[in-house]
Amino acid sequence: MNDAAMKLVVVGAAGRMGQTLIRLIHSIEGVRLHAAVERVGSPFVGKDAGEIAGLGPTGVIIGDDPLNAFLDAEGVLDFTSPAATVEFSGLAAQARIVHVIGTTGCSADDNTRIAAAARHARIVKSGNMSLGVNLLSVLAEQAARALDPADWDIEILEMHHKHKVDAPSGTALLFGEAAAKGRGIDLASKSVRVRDGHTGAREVGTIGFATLRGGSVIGEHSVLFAGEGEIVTLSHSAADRSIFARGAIKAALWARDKKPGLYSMLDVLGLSSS
Ligand SMILES: NC(=O)C1=CN([C@@H]2O[C@H](COP(=O)(O)OP(=O)(O)OC[C@H]3O[C@@H](n4cnc5c(N)ncnc54)[C@H](OP(=O)(O)O)[C@@H]3O)[C@@H](O)[C@H]2O)C=CC1
Ligand SMILES: O=C(O)C1=N[C@H](C(=O)O)C[C@H](O)C1
Repeated sequence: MNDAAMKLVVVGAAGRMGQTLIRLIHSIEGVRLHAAVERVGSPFVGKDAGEIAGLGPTGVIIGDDPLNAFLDAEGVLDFTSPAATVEFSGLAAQARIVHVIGTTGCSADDNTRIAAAARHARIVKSGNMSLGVNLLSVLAEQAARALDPADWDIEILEMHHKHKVDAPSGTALLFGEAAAKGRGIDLASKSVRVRDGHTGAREVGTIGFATLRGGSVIGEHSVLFAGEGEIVTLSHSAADRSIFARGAIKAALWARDKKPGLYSMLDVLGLSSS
């Protein structure tokens, strides 16, 4: 065993992302699975995390006490739910460790509480941990800056599996924020998240969102710049959840020697412009 390897806790260990993370941690140098956590009362508590992830026994038994799991760890990988993530950020602050947050659907109040925890924890939070999406967000920002809002309408389309509980996706919102930044506008006041019935004509300068759900789709996103007689489309397809897990592990290793604070994947990937 490599003693210098970063000791990571996977919360939501039996979930779709939790299992993917456990398999990837097993195959990547420089990290090791320190503990695995599920909610109190989960049928997975007491089971071997490796068995649940399809690796065979690893000796790491899924527990339901996050603070105990965090105390001797160096980082937490968290793809759970907003309420759980807010709680974990407070515990990561107490333990003074790295908290990588992939959970989407957080409210403004959740984000305020996560930012407060980042006074003591090193938090990396992103609606999408993949290199491809983060690179594409930089391109979306550039395109939005270059294309006159009077002539080009921005629409963001996403499709995910039928189990997804939040909409628009974290990635769609990330693209929306990038496009809004490119245009120098505030996304919240310019976004159109629902259309139904007699909506009237499209308002100039707005950014529209459309959400599709079905089947087992891992994540499909398009940012459309619709002009008179032409459409420019930036798109990303996720074929495997390991792209998110690889990004999350990269983020944990990157944050290991950073000061407490709230960081994004653009910081991790060196793509941040401000
Ligand atoms: N940023 C990114 O790159 C990505 C983000 N995501 C996001 O990650 C989140 C999870 O996605 P996914 O893995 O598909 O969802 P799943 O529902 O498959 O997994 C979530 C897991 O977290 C567990 N959980 C919930 N609350 C707690 C708690 N308090 N303590 C411990 N465990 C808890 C759930 O248990 P139970 O079932 O008992 O509730 C479940 O096992 C979503 O918000 C999703 O949008 C997903 C992929 C990539
Ligand atoms: O819930 C998912 O599955 C995913 N969630 C993230 C999002 O909301 O964008 C990232 C990815 O698209 C998969």
